[in-house]
This record gives sequence, structure tokens and C-alpha cells, in this order.
Amino acid sequence: MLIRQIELFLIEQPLKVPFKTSYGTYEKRESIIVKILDANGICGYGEVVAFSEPWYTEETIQTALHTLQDFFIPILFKKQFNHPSDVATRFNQFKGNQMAKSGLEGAVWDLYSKLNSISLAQALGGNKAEIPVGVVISIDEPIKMLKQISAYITEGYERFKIKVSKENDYEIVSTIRNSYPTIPLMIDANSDYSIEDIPKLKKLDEFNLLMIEQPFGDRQFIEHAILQKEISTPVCLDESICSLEDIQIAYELNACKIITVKPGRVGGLTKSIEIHDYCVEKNIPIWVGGMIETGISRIQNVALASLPGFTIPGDISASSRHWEHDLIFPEVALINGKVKVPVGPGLGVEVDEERIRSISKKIYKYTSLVEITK
Ligand SMILES: O=C(O)CCC(=O)c1ccccc1C(=O)O
Ligand SMILES: [Mg+2]
Repeated sequence: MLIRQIELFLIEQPLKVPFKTSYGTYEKRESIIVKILDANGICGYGEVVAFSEPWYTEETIQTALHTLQDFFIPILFKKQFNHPSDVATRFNQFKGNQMAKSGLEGAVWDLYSKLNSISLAQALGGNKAEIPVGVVISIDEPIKMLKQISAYITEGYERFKIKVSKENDYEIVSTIRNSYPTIPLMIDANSDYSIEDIPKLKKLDEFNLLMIEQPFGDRQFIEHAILQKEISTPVCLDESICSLEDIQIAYELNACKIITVKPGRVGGLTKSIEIHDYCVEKNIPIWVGGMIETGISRIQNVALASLPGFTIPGDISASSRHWEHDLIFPEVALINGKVKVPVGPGLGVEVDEERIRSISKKIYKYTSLVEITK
């Protein structure tokens, strides 16, 4: 693969309904769509899932624009690559900035799969034709969250994740469990708790939750290990896991029983496969997370979730969960409660570039002037 041109589209879209977490409320979403073109004009698409503010990890849209332009795009132009994993290896020379790396590497995976006339799922090693999926219910009045769950059950979702904060956890979970005693239910705290809240978290054990996601801060592996010893509900780590090394720490410390994998958070699809393989070997259940992303990242996540180790339904809700219009056709949709893994080359969907251009606040275009002899 010889990359000749790269475009970054800085877009912003309103969310269909505000998304509230323990951190705050999102009403609109900035994202960066990546388009790469090879020497023959074949293209690949990726998405940088960083947020506008550094609340989830330290990256932001603006740091991603900087690291892409000044470090990662020049790497891509410098050399011919045989495989997307070579790109991931090259990116190792620079630390962190996983979401920027992932956006670009994802586009290379799309291009690579297209050039080989295989689907992205096939290229990654996936073996499922369709995947069961879950959905996230953002913080609201318990009665409204109940209504949401009932609508999502009707849509066919198989796992329900409730965003909680330490102020409202017990009230919300008990209300939902009263009406739905047996649905696969879990909560995500986005680091809202601290070690002093262990008694509060212990009280949630009675609700038979699938897991409690990221109760403590992202570097609090030791605290999570203390918690996991005290509660029977599995702890799942999200923000804590930015690399395979982070999982090794969590595993050795018994800091969690489950891990959610997001390509953006771990530096791309190559890293996601390495993590998948490690977790399969160690018998750590994994699932694919979500980032309120557009269909480009979402359908990439569908391909990833088709790998055999992803045994828990992920946060791969339909396009209609967050968007009035998505950027891909067909949109991500539930058919009989499942999402089909695309079989066409690459992402296996049409990308609506006209729409991307029309909602772009800025478009950055880079052209390779480097002569490559081999
Ligand atoms: O993409 C979705 O539908 C929601 C997934 C989600 O919960 C989430 C969305 C944005 C940032 C962090 C998280 C999270 O899993 O913590
Ligand atoms: Mg989470």
C-alpha cells in the first residue's frame, strides 16, 4: 500500500437525544473522519473517536489533529506498507495518542481489505455472520430510563447498560430491577466512585448485575483490585485499559473480571486483535465498547466484534440510537435483534462523503510528495 493523499474531516453533529454520564451531558458530537487514498485512487475510511474535552482519556479533537498532522500522517507517507499491522508497529515510536493512531490505522485496514477483496471482518479474523448487541441508557429520571429500556427491549437489544453516578445508583438500579428482574443489566460509572464508596458498591451486589464498569479512576488498578475482592459483581475496566500492558497489570492484580475493548482507546485494530488473543488465552471475557461514534467507527466495531473471543454483547447500538442520519449506507440496524456483519470488501458499507463534506467545519488535506523507490 502506497498512501498518496489523506483528508481529515472535522465534523459536528447533534445527538438525537442528549447523552448524560456521570461526567456531564453531551448534546452534540465533534468527530474526525479520516479518508486515505492510495496511488490508484482506492480509498479507506477511519474515525477518530476523541471527544472535544479530555474527560474520557487525555486526548481531544484538537490534540488528535495535531498528532495526526505532525507525526502520524508523515509516517504513513514515508513508506510502503504490506499490512496494517506494519503501520501499528511504526506508530509505536510515538507514545499514547491512541485515538489519533486508531483513526488512521482503521482507514488503512479498510483500504487493505478492499485491495484484497475481503471484508474487514475477514481481514481481522472474524467468524460470525451476525452479532448480538447491547445499548446504553444515559442518566435520567428513573421512570424515563425504565421507558427507554422497555423501548430497547422491543427493538431487540440483548444487554442493557445504565449510566450511573454515585448519587443515584441505588435508586436507578432498584427501580429497573423491580420492573425487569432478569434482563441482562449492567452499570457504567465512568470513574465516579472512590475507594471510600466500596460499601455503596457492595449494596449493588443484590441486583445480579452482569458487571460494574469503571467505578474508579483510570489508573486505580490497586483500588479496583481491592473492590473486586469485596464484591461478587464482576468489575469491568474501560478507561483503565489503553494497551495490552494495562490488561496484564489488571490481570495480575485481579483488578477486574471483564474488559471492554475500544479500538480508539487501545491504539487501533491491530492492538485490539492482540488484546483479543491475550484475553482468549487468559479466559478474560471481553466485549466491544462504544464511543457515541458515527457509523464508520461503529461498523468497524461490528467487524471487530465478529472475532470469536467477543462473547458478551457490546455497546454496538443501531445508528438510530444516536443519529437522525448516519454517514453510512446501509445504516447499522438490528434485524431480529442482531446486527449483520457486512460481507462486502472493507467496511462493507457505502460512506456518504457528500454528507461528510456538508457537515464539516474544517477539511484538512495532505498530499504525499515523497518519492518512494521501494
Ligand atoms: O456509544 C455508545 O452508544 C455509548 C457508549 C458509552 O457508554 C460511552 C460513550 C462515550 C464515552 C464513553 C462511554 C463509555 O463506555 O464509558
Ligand atoms: Mg465505559
